[in-house]
Amino acid sequence: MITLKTVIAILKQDQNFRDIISDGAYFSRPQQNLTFSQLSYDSRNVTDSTLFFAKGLNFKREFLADLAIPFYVSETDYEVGIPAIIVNDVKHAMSLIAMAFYGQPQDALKTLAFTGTKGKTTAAYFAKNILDTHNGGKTAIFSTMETSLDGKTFFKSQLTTPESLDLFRMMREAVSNGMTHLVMEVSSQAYKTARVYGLTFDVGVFLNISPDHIGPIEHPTFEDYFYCKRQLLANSRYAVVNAEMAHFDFVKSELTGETAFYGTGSEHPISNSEAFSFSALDTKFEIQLIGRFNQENAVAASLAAIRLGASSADAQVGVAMTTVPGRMEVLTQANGAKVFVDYAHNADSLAKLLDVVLPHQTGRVVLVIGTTGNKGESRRQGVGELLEQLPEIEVILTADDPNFEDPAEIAREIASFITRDTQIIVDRETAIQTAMASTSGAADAVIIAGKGVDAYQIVNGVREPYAGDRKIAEKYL
Ligand SMILES: CC(=O)N[C@H]1[C@@H](OP(=O)(O)OP(=O)(O)OC[C@H]2O[C@@H](n3ccc(=O)[nH]c3=O)[C@H](O)[C@@H]2O)O[C@H](CO)[C@@H](O)[C@@H]1O[C@H](C)C(=O)N[C@@H](C)C(=O)N[C@H](CCC(=O)O)C(=O)O
Ligand SMILES: Nc1ncnc2c1ncn2[C@@H]1O[C@H](COP(=O)(O)OP(=O)(O)OP(=O)(O)O)[C@@H](O)[C@H]1O
Repeated sequence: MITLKTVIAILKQDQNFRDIISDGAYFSRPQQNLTFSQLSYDSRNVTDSTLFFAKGLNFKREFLADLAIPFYVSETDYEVGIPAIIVNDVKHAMSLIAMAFYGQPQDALKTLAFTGTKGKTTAAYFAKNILDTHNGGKTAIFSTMETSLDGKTFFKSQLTTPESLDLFRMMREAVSNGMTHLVMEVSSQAYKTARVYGLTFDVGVFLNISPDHIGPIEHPTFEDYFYCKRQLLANSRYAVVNAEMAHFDFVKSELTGETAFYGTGSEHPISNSEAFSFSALDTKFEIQLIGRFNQENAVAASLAAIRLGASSADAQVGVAMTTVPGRMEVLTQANGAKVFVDYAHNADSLAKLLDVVLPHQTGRVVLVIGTTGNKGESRRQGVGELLEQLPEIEVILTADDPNFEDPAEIAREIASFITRDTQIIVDRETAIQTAMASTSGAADAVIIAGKGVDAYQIVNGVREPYAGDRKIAEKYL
């Protein structure tokens, strides 16, 4: 519940309020006493006591017409006969009003947020397991892959970082379920679209940065992407930062609060790095996820969780137990060849994945990969240029969420950066089957990069069912 009076007070305090318009008349303060019992940004989900937010690129006036709602908040006066609260920034309004409506749920949780181009989901899973070890399973998680509000049952997420109304509603539900900690991923897009506006995290972790998510619906430039990501550090009480990341000196120069650094050259380096173990934080860790970058993710998660009350021993247990569906999973074919299923879908993560696989697999190595349509367009060049430098890899280009674009055209664009022959097999299952049929022994490998266990392909704006790379690989072992 929230009253109209409180809504207006919140907006005024944030210098976001412009005016109230009712029946063509302008007001600077509420004319009646009204209580809202629901907040919504979707006209298909309203009641007669909903405070509605008209927002978004695809919002249309017709969504409002004929709605039986008492008020809407908007940057535009749609002149539909419904009283309007006009603001300068509707997403700022949404976030602060949601926070108040749900009773500031963040104050009842220890909050930990990860950002970075790569590793957010993996680090979030490490952190959840460490914190669960510490608090007996009372850690909620909001990740790209799945969400849990009770620490043990999971449902698929729609976005990496939920829209603010959903975020604070889910936080409240997590608190009601007895959760004491929340681990979440915060995307650059979340800052760009003010999904976490006004929220201060107890710990914010910056894992790494490389060019990605640049395109018409994401960020216009790398500068914008990088700036949005850095907002997490500006909005956290305690920061954890990778000293090995690109632009580290600059990121460091901006920090004003308490910070822990990790990685080479910092107070928390990683040493004795082996495939399944490493040392850091005066602790010897066992780890199931191979690749040094996963050891970085584990150290970042440990430092953050320790700040929130966990012990080094909790970190040791949590790291050792962590696997992440679709990330660095290794299967073995009947002929002994290895099949690596990983979520790498840009040049940086693909380079890291190949760095881990190539030294061990000295035979035929076949890579199945595609890049997304209408999103992250720069990945095509990045992936193509990387593969041009690795002539020992056979490349099969396939579909990966082509959306409204033609997947064969995307594949041809990637191939245009590679001078040797590549195969294009648009149907992802056929591509995987073909790659797996071409191996003959234990030195060979198939690397399936991009979708992990995602059980959909985005085609023409719709999530079409897809079994997931791991399930398909299991079928052809
Ligand atoms: C650019 C962007 O962030 N867009 C997101 C944003 O869209 P939007 O606010 O512009 O809203 P919209 O989808 O255009 O629709 C307009 C509004 O009309 C409303 N509506 C619609 C129909 C109707 O009948 N009545 C009605 O009221 C909708 O509820 C909506 O509020 O808010 C929507 C939810 O309210 C999101 O679904 C949408 O994500 C799009 C689909 C998306 O792909 N986002 C990506 C880029 C994204 O955010 N990714 C990051 C992860 C990046 C990473 O991997 O690091 C993320 O955090 O997930
Ligand atoms: N620290 C890291 N540095 C570089 N690459 C990484 C790192 N951690 C994971 N990766 C690679 O990136 C892939 C995606 O990892 P993960 O899902 O944890 O990242 P994410 O930041 O959540 O990704 P996305 O934004 O694409 O959802 C992994 O499968 C792996 O190949």
